[in-house]
Amino acid sequence: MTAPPLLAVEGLTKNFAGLRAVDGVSFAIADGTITGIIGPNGSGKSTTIDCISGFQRPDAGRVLLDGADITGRPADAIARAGLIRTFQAVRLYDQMSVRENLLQAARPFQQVGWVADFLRTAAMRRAVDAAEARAEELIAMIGLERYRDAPAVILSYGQKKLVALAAALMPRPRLVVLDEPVAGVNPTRIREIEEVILRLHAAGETFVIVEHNVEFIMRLCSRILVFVQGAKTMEGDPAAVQSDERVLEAYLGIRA
Ligand SMILES: Nc1ncnc2c1ncn2[C@@H]1O[C@H](COP(=O)(O)OP(=O)(O)OP(=O)(O)O)[C@@H](O)[C@H]1O
Repeated sequence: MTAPPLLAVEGLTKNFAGLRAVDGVSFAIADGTITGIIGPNGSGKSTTIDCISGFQRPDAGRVLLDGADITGRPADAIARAGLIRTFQAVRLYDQMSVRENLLQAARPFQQVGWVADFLRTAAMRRAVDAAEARAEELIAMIGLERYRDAPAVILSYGQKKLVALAAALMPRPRLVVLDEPVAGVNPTRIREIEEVILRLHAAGETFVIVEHNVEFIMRLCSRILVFVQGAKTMEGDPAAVQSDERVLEAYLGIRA
């Protein structure tokens, strides 16, 4: 028997007051891959990842994580099941240090309960020690050792994006969904974010990346899904996507 894909999306559909934002979208994500989702504004990319990560309830279709049905479950339950997503707008605590932001991100996943927390039991200390070690490891991976104890407010936008990425990885998720990780980031920093994602990928992480920066997606992803008007118009490797007439016409507005 072959193992199920890490993520399977089947016939996902979402309507908003008569508008079909996502129209029967299906795809599978294999463990250890980096998959890109591109498409013009309003093509349903965000709504799709909202439905997958529990921030919207789909009207139809199924989402399976490692074979388990997570369709319509709340976002925190899906995160605990191993699927974590980041947001276009960076969500950090400005006055907390980089390290504290990472530790804060791990807290909802430290399943030792409030009694253990209150009594400072051995289980709690182990969970805290593990989070501290993970935070140090991730700070090194994103190359922000110098800013470890600096408040997040002083970081550049690109550095904040890196911290948000590290925060998503604190609980060691099975799958990380990145929503526009390089939007508004300067080109040098884009390369840095790219290298960090590749480093994390080499360490075994699986990524789905929604992004308007097509070059970034082409460089990073082995597989790309192209959305047009709520539907997945095509799926393929970067070479296939780049040369597909439908993509050039519908997405880039170019007639081949
Ligand atoms: N909460 C909502 N209420 C009503 N309509 C919505 C809502 N969210 C999204 N839509 C509509 O659903 C469609 C798909 O939007 P979505 O944000 O998923 O597209 P997108 O591909 O992520 O776009 P962008 O690249 O601009 O972020 C759009 O027509 C949008 O206006």
